[in-house]
Amino acid sequence: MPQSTLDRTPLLATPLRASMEFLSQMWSLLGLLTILQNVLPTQLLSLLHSLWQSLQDSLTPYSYFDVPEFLGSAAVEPNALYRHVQLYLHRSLLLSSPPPPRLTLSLPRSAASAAPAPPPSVSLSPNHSVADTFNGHRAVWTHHADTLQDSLEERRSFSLRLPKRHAAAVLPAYLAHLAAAADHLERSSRARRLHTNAASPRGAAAWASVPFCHPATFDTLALDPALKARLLADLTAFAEGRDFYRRTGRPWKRGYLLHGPPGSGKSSLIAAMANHLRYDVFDLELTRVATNADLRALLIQTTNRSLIVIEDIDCSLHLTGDRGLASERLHKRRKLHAAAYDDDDDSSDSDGGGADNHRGKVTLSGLLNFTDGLWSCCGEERIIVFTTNHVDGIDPALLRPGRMDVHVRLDACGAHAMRELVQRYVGVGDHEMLDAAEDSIRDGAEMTPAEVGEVLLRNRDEPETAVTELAAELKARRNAADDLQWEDSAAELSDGSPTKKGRKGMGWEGKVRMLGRLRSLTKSESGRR
Ligand SMILES: Nc1ncnc2c1ncn2[C@@H]1O[C@H](COP(=O)(O)OP(=O)(O)OP(=O)(O)O)[C@@H](O)[C@H]1O
Repeated sequence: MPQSTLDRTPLLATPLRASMEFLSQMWSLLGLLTILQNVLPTQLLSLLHSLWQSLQDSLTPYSYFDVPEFLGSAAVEPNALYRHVQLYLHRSLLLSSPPPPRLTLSLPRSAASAAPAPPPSVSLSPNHSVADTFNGHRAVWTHHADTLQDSLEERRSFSLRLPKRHAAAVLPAYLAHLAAAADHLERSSRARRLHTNAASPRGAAAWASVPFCHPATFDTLALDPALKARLLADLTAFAEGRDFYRRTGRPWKRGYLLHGPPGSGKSSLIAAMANHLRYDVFDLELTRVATNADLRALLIQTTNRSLIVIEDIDCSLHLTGDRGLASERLHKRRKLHAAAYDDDDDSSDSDGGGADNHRGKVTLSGLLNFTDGLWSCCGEERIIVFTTNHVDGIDPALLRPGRMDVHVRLDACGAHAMRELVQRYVGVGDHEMLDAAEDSIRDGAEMTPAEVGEVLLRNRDEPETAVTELAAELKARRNAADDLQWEDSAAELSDGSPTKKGRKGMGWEGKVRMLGRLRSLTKSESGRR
């Protein structure tokens, strides 16, 4: 037993003694450094420091890249790359398993009060590192936070460590990969807003906004599958088209014209487009904009990645059009409704007459200047959407090729869209009444998606009734359409005037009925002669 005691003493004493010796040597070195610091001139010290740094740099097998949060000597300009790294690390930190030992979780108060509150964001804690692998190379990110001397201010930065031998080859591709991932994350996580121009004719033109949370998506939208696929492909190509637009020297924007009867889904499609692209929506009420200057002020306040929507473009009263048909139309309308225009009304004063008198009002050229003139290049990634119920009422200047890139006609519900709505609203996929409803649509019955939705909504607890009622309504409309066509055809036959509607779309039952009625009409005509 004593042997073991004796044996144990040197075992314990040796490392202790070694540590003590090491500490005392370090202490002496520190003392020497302090003395040198006081004795040596500052210039010599900084020279020694940089020599030491260079020696370290030449010996280390790594290259280091600093990414400060702010740029410039005053450090006031935000560094976009810092934001990219933050977002990129956020994503990779969430995916990494096991996660780094220390992370910072945060949820701003404004976000916490939203319903539902978003999940807290995760970031790398200051002075901690996380490793990433790219194309087989190991990259290590460290988050630095240094408090400035004599100040509470904190300077934050990331540093990236890459193997020195591969750094030059890896860095550009790695930064591009990082920017793309950050961009994707930003798109999918950012809270979006719906803006509208405030009604202040005399005040400065400004937008007011609320959170945008419209539930319509391309999944909930009942559309012809070919149209849906075309729209999705076009929107995706647009959103991913930064390089294309740069290469071709075109402003990164696109114009959509949506036209169709009320309830055909124009507003729903706009919401679905905004949700698909994760864009903000700027709903521009033109009748509230006093002048072209105000219009320009509003439009330059719109942000990138946004949909700028002007609904019912044909009804925007002051969009008087200083070219083409629009001014003519307004002039005619004014003549027709002369009594309705008060002479003292300043809209009447400044608009009446012709192109030169539109100064001080919003004109078509004022709008076009932003959609495809010089101002079109301010900002990036914007889609301008015009809607109308009457495409014929739109100034041809707006329809010229290259102006509105995509024209979308939304119409009465097709058979496919009707079935989709029925499935979604009442969960019925197969039913003889649905076949009958489909026949009626093929034979010319017209109901907008809003009308179909209305029938289904009021019977949503009774699917059988919903489908029967829908089929009956469509049949009634088909018969009404047949009657209308019969009247047209009869009129054509009796006075020879061509009718608007042809026989296209008339059901076989209708055709039989119409033939019978035409025969009796011809008989009575010949009897009279
Ligand atoms: N394609 C569709 N798929 C699903 N629901 C639709 C569709 N189109 C319209 N709806 C429904 O009809 C309602 C009205 O449609 P929406 O407001 O989009 O029509 P609109 O063409 O913009 O009408 P308006 O010209 O009167 O503004 C929507 O709330 C939506 O529920």
